[in-house]
Amino acid sequence: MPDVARTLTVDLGDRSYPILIGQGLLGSADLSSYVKGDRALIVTNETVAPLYLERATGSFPGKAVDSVVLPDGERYKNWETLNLIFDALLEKRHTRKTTLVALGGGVIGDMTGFAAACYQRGVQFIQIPTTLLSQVDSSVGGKTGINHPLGKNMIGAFHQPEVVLIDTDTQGSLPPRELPAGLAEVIKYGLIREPAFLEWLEDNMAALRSLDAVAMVEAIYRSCACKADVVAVDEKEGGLRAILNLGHTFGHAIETFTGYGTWLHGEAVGTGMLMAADLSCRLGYLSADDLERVVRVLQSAGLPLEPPADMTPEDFLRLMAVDKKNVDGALRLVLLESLGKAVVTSDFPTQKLEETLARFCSRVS
Ligand SMILES: NC(=O)c1ccc[n+]([C@@H]2O[C@H](COP(=O)([O-])OP(=O)(O)OC[C@H]3O[C@@H](n4cnc5c(N)ncnc54)[C@H](O)[C@@H]3O)[C@@H](O)[C@H]2O)c1
Ligand SMILES: O=C(O)C(=O)C[C@@H](O)[C@H](O)[C@H](O)COP(=O)(O)O
Ligand SMILES: [Zn+2]
Repeated sequence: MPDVARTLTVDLGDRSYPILIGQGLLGSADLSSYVKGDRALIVTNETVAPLYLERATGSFPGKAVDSVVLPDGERYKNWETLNLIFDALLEKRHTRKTTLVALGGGVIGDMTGFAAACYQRGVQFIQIPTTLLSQVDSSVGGKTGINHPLGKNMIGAFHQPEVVLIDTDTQGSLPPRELPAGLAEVIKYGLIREPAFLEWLEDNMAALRSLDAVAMVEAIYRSCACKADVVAVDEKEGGLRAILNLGHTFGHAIETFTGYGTWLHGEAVGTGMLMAADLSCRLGYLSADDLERVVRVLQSAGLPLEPPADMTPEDFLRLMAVDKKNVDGALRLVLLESLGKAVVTSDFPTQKLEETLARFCSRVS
């Protein structure tokens, strides 16, 4: 097994935390020093529990570890499921010294983090992400929350974890669509801020899709480093952090339209990034060649390039109107000034957005 372990820090002063990345870390890495009290509650779901719960418990020697197993799926990222975490904490008499441990993908991470932010007005939590998407994005940066039928991630809190443990071996059991979905958020970093990483991804996509260990740790490290840099500058999205939302205004509209069921978050973000790139091209920021590069890299990752066939421009506009980035009723989008440079702006003619929506909703070029 190649020794490809890497560590980096999310620099937030006295709330800084490490991200530990490598193969075979689950169960072998000792995380007990990150549990300040003597108890922890692992929050996971019915898919991940049989695969990794026992091993994860082994990462907390000397601690009393309980667990709660939630139903699996984005459609369960809601109040009812969140309450199951509070039920478990109260039934098992966990105090404010407890530590929650998120073991699973982004849905588990977002809900566990939000439960930790709320329980007894705030307890500690640890992220053990087990999907590529959660390893490169959702486990880092402290955005936590749940969905509302009228909008994605509409209820939540900023709450940072104590440590993030990424064991790349967990990717071996992922269903086929989950890897491309995670790659969408990886590609996002290249597009918004890291042109050299975008080139690296163009050269290494095949290695990533075959789960090559060295390439995978490099991609996760560079993704987490990019996100950590942005979060260190702007933890609560006062400005810069909004660039991490490239493709999400379109993507969240797709997820809400489809009822948080059929489209994966990463798939919706992939299509959303292409729509944002198309608009950037119509506004004269990106060249036709740049846009073609975006198409090719998303295609090479195995991502869908078109929104749901029954989604209309009006559906997009209605759902995008509730985006959290909007100010005074004006739609704010993350666009690409060039490949590797994002801009957050309301300053675009509505007609250009309508052209992009018409192109993607009518399936003509
Ligand atoms: N907080 C943030 O900054 C942030 C960033 C990006 C995405 N998100 C959120 O993350 C969620 C998407 O996360 P996701 O893509 O991880 O989806 P997910 O959590 O639904 O996980 C995908 C599927 O894979 C299963 N799974 C997880 N690990 C597995 C493993 N190792 N082997 C087999 N199956 C496994 C899950 O049970 C689930 O069925 C969305 O709700 C999105 O809004 C949050
Ligand atoms: O961390 C961030 O900031 C992001 O925007 C990362 C996104 O990939 C992620 O999907 C996030 O949950 C979206 O946040 P939201 O504020 O648009 O709900
Ligand atoms: Zn996302």
